[in-house]
Amino acid sequence: MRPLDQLEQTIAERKQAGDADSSYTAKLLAAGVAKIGSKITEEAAEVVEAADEAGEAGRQHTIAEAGDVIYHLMVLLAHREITLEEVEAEIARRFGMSGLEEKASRDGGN
Ligand SMILES: N=c1c2ncn([C@@H]3O[C@H](COP(=O)(O)OP(=O)(O)OP(=O)(O)O)[C@@H](O)[C@H]3O)c2ncn1[C@@H]1O[C@H](COP(=O)(O)O)[C@@H](O)[C@H]1O
Repeated sequence: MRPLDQLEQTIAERKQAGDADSSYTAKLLAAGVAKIGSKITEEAAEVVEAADEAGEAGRQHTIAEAGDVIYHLMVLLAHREITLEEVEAEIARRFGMSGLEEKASRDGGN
């Protein structure tokens, strides 16, 4: 199983039967969108900061912070009952379309 699929499964288990006293994931899920969202914002700022750090240490720090962002985003998706498969389908749908083209199709390119 891919690590992301395994993580999705663990988060789903915590959602079903997690105890907020012993599971960080269960605690976040119980806290809701605002709390999960603020963690995503915080971790996103940290990954950007890390990406500006020089050398291999900065690279490793960026990897660690990226893991935090992805984990918290996956908790948010689980909270909204959105599967990784659905997000992957959306990503696949965009293959072959440039980001600029996609933007133009949405808002006239503004
Ligand atoms: N991948 C992760 C993961 N990544 C980051 N984190 C947690 O995210 C938190 C982010 O760091 P912070 O310093 O901001 O956390 P904090 O200050 O304690 O958080 P707040 O009080 O600010 O909410 C830390 O507590 C990390 O341990 C994660 N917690 C859990 N997982 C996965 O989820 C599984 C289940 O975890 P539990 O739900 O805790 O059993 C684990 O085995 C992992 O596989």
